[in-house]
Amino acid sequence: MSFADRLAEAVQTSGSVTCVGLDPRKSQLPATLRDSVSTDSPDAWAAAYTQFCTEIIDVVAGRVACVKPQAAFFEQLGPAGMVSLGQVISYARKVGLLVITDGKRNDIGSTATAYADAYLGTDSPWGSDSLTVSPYLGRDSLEPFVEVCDARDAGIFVLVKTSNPGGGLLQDRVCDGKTIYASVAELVSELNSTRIGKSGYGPVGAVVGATYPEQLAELRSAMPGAWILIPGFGAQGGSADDVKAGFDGSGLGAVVNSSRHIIFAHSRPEYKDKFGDVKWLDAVSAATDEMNAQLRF
Ligand SMILES: O=C(O)c1cc(=O)[nH]c(=O)n1[C@@H]1O[C@H](COP(=O)(O)O)[C@@H](O)[C@H]1O
Repeated sequence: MSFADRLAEAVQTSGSVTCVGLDPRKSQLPATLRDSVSTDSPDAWAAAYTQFCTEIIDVVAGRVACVKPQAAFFEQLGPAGMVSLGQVISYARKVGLLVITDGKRNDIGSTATAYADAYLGTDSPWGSDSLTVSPYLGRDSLEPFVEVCDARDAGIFVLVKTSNPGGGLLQDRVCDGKTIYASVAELVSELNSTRIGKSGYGPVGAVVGATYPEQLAELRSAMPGAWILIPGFGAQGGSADDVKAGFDGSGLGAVVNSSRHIIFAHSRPEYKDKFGDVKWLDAVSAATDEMNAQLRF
């Protein structure tokens, strides 16, 4: 089954459009886990990251649409972190969760092929279901990813309008009468046009930040066949109202990512007293329920 159709199925069976971002940070791990790291070595932290992420996965499996491990936090630990990333991806897939690996990769076409082979599909050593990619190198840099998506029923999410305040410097620039992000959206639509599956969506998705609700509405109509990954919910200020426009009439077409507000929920003021560090997984569970409830339109 195509990635787009599997994502639609995951949303329907879990009854959730939540994507849990797995962004482990040493200083924010619950004290119970941080204290168990006996030596300050990459291997020891990598083991803690694996435990942290797999325990979160156990809590959210079946209750959310997908998870998104952010490669950067694993890369910080060097090779040991990359082993941990691999373990987290395969554990999530083993328990039936779709995985979006957040690597924001890309390069010239021949190297893009290597990235696509590396990260996507069941035969790759990483075995991710989908990957975030940058459009900056142009159409010929995206095509190798799309070919691998075709061959392996994988997906990609192209950065279209990012959630950060400075993204507009290039993305909002007007060129040939339209913004750069609108031009990227056109490319996404074009690459999807011959690949739309049963769910009404294709393998080429888009990243659009919750922090730009007006542009989200514009981009939803500009890319009717593209799944939209919406980061920026929660910790970056995006709300349920802000992401509403990302969905189609049947509640499909978008998944909303939250990382810090879910995985480090034990340190949010509203959960701190109730759960604290000891019951950090109960805090993850409560924050997941809260987000799911907010996004039930
Ligand atoms: O591609 C992404 O996921 C992404 C794109 C974007 O425009 N903004 C953005 O925040 N992200 C990622 O989404 C996650 C947001 O984390 P929180 O702000 O903690 O929810 C991080 O892993 C970011 O790297």
